Amino acid sequence: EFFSSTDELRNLVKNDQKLLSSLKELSKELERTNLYVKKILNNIKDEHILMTKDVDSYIFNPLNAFSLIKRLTHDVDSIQQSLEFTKKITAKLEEIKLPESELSGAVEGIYRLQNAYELKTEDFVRGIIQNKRYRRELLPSDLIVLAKEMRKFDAKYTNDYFKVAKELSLKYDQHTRLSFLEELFEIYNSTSKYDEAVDVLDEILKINPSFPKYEETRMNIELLSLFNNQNDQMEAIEDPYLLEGSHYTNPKEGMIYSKACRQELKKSIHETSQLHCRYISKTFFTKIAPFKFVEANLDPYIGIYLDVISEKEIESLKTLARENLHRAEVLGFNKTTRVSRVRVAQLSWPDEWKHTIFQTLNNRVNDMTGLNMKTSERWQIQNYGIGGFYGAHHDYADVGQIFGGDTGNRIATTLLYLSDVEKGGGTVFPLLRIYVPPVKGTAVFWYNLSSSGDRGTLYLKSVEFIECLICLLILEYLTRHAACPVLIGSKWVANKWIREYGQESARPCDLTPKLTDEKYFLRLYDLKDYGIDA
Ligand SMILES: O=C(O)CCC(=O)C(=O)O
Ligand SMILES: [Fe+2]
Repeated sequence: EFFSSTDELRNLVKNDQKLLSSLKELSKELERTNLYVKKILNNIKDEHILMTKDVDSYIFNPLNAFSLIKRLTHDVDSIQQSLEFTKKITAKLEEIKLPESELSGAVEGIYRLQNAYELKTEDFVRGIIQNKRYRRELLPSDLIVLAKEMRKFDAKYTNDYFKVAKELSLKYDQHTRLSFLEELFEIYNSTSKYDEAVDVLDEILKINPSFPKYEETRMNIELLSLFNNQNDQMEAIEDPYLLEGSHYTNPKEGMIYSKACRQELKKSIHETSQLHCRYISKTFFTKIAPFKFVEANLDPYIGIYLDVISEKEIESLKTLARENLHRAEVLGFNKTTRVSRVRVAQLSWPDEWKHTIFQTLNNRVNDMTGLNMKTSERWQIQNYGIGGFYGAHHDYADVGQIFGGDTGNRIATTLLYLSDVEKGGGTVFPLLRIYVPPVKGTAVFWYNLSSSGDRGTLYLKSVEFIECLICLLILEYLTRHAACPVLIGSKWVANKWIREYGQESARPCDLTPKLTDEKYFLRLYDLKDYGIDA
């Protein structure tokens, strides 16, 4: 799979090179074959006319009989053979051809980006992204493919793409424009968009007044459009992969998430005034070289460590990850995992004994947090794809979910950024109004479980709690977070999940129970509070 990792996409450059050279070869070969076929055709044509003038006297002459037989043996054979070459070239094309799901994945990525960052189609197709021009505009023929694929995801964008394609086609020569308009006409006609179809038909007529059955088609269409209301409904999605996952993030959360990704959700001055920057050292060694630390939230506790990993270490991690990048999955119930539309990335969990860097980084996280790394999970290294993202989720195992390892739930997360991202790709905690920019070398750290709890929190989804041996650690629902779609660039991150067991002295239980009530959770998704009119 390529669309789900920008790093994997780089491998397609050589396929594109192969496509180019195959096409050059094919075009030359077709010219040669064409000349050859024409030559044979002319010979055969002359002989054939001669033969049909008087069949008997032609056939009874042994030279003519020979010529007839030769045409139907040798000539047919050599035409077939000359086509064999072109077959060989087309077989090469088969090798580089990607499955349809790649196109679908790429277009869904574009859909996600337009949605999350409110990118206008007119600007986007002209290569303008957030006021900067990145490339020349797409060709109308590309736009048609994009628009057709977009029907799986969004009706409005689909219409936008067709409209823009029609505008842009004005700049092309008549022949190109005509074939484009004919295709557009077919699409509108077959999807019952009759008003649009008639408009296109009128344009076609301006270029080619003898467009077949114009008047008749037009009348039919006008009749049909009387009986059909224009519907902007999306094409029905049947692909189970596309259906699955849309409910992973609930729609309200999705709206808050997008707003957070656009950096439009800010904490109040009152809240930010409680947050501090400082030097931090949790182990003896780091007393002389403490970490720079920025608080992002007090309860649940979230903070950002600056400059925690070097360029060289980052390169080692990427190299190790590349050995086994594969599509990321999400956790289902009962230890099951599955590919999901809400997580478009590829990742790798290298064995930690394979390289000393992992122990070095484990020690570093221990220096940063004071937490015991013995029960932690392996480093997970991740690269995002086209519009790559990870929808709102929590890192802890929910009731009914289990992580392997028998070391308890994920008490904390350390998320390291291994790259800068030109646009997009931040990490957001929508309910806490936090946007963390992806800055190479920094790390976000947070506790997924609170240090004290009470069964009072059972209000949340009625059973969202887990018991641990020492105390009741409550799932911190507010740590729901998401990776925003990557707009421009390649985003690499590394996750270190720290488990509950072994942290008893590093993070003792708090004696004041943390209480929340039902109303509190209901209020979390009140869209008005986030400045969204429902
Ligand atoms: O990449 C990010 O910004 C967040 C990743 C994340 O939340 C995860 O992998 O669990
Ligand atoms: Fe996460």
